[in-house]
Amino acid sequence: MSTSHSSSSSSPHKPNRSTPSTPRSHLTLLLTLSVIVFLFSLLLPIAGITTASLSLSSIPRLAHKAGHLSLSSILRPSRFSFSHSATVTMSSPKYEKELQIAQLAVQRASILTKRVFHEKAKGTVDKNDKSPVTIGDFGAQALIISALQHNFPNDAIVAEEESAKLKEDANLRTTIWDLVKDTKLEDAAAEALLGGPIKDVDAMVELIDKGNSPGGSQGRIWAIDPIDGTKGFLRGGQYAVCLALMIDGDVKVGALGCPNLPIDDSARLTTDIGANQTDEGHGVLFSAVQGHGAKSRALATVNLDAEAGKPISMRAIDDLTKANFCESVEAGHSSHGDQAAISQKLGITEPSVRMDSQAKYGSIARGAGDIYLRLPVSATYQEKIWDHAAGDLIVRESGGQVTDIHGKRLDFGIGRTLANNKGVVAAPAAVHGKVLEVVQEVLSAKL
Ligand SMILES: Nc1ncnc2c1ncn2[C@@H]1O[C@H](COP(=O)(O)OS(=O)(=O)O)[C@@H](OP(=O)(O)O)[C@H]1O
Ligand SMILES: [Mg+2]
Repeated sequence: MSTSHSSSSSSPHKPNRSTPSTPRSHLTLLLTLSVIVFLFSLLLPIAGITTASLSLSSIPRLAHKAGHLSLSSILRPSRFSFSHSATVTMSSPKYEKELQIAQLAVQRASILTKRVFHEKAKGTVDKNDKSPVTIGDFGAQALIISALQHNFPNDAIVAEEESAKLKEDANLRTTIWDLVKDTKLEDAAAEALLGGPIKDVDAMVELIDKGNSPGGSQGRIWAIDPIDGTKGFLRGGQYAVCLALMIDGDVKVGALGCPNLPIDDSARLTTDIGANQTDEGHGVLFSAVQGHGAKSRALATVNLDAEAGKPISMRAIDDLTKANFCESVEAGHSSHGDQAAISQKLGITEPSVRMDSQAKYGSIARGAGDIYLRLPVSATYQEKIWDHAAGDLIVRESGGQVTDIHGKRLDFGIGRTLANNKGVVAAPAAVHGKVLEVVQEVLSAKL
């Protein structure tokens, strides 16, 4: 567990000045991989895979299936460490339509969640009343699935909610329908792109159940978390509307709506970010396409201005003691104790920033924070793909690396959960190896 990890990753969007020139052993590995790529390109037509869908991230899966390479050895960043986006060919598809629809769908669903907060959650007398979350979850999921079904009717969908509860509760159904039926983007053309309003309440319930795909490693699958960070949502803190497209188990497009994050990319995270942040100047939409970088823009209620997205990148850190790290608010979701021990061993002096949801991924991707640690508290809990897919791509496309505590890339191709992974370690590629080394030291000392 205590292997030393030197990292040499870089992003095409932001040259990594803090990393020394690539060691010879890495060059040898890269050459070996080029040969593997070539060999696979010969096999692809046989396997029915198009060249456009080939990326380095698919190599481990293909190689694993072919039984030629050990998945863990090829994924271990200590030996094979580079940014995902840096390795994707220039011709990797841009998924323009998918990106546009994903962003508009997330924007529309975010409008609904904000309405729910202001109309149903704010000032809730009983803090244990979870009904605003339920209303927002179902409503946002229905709106996103409606947009996906209109544009990509053959795609599968993995979404967090299923409609059983709605079917037996007429009042809840009506409350949600009242919100859903008149939540629209203000721009008629954008609204038309999403297919306009849902026909009626029955169609809404039916749409919610379209998110029941078992997931897997084949074909086009969208992952939706309509409100990630439910506790953050209720307190007016951080939550995210999350959508990602996976093709053959590999995340290609990600969009994250974070209604309560500051719009300003240069604002460093502060420890009050998890508390009420619902005032003006908040609301960000992060997006990424594999091989084409990550962007942020203000979360709007209209259409997308093609030029408006600003490329984002992680902060270059040459001194880990000056880094800051973020973690879940909920101690039940990640081990605050282990994370504090790791932070201390790394010499980090700033206090941890606690915030809910995938807003953590977005925040480190744009350099507002640096490191996201999610160390397991339970031996049996399996992370859900919708809690990580969009954020994983956005961080990797910003010059970061995302692995589990064993140094394995998150595997989105085995179903609705990340059953092959434990925990999350996300950091700028240049320091990820060092962070992982300390994570493993701290965890192995507990055994
Ligand atoms: N035991 C356990 N371990 C790890 N993760 C868990 C666990 N239980 C739940 N969850 C999932 O955590 C999602 C929220 O993510 P965060 O922890 O980042 O935010 S939060 O601070 O808890 O709000 C949360 O997503 P939402 O339910 O959408 O809020 C859950 O899917
Ligand atoms: Mg979630």
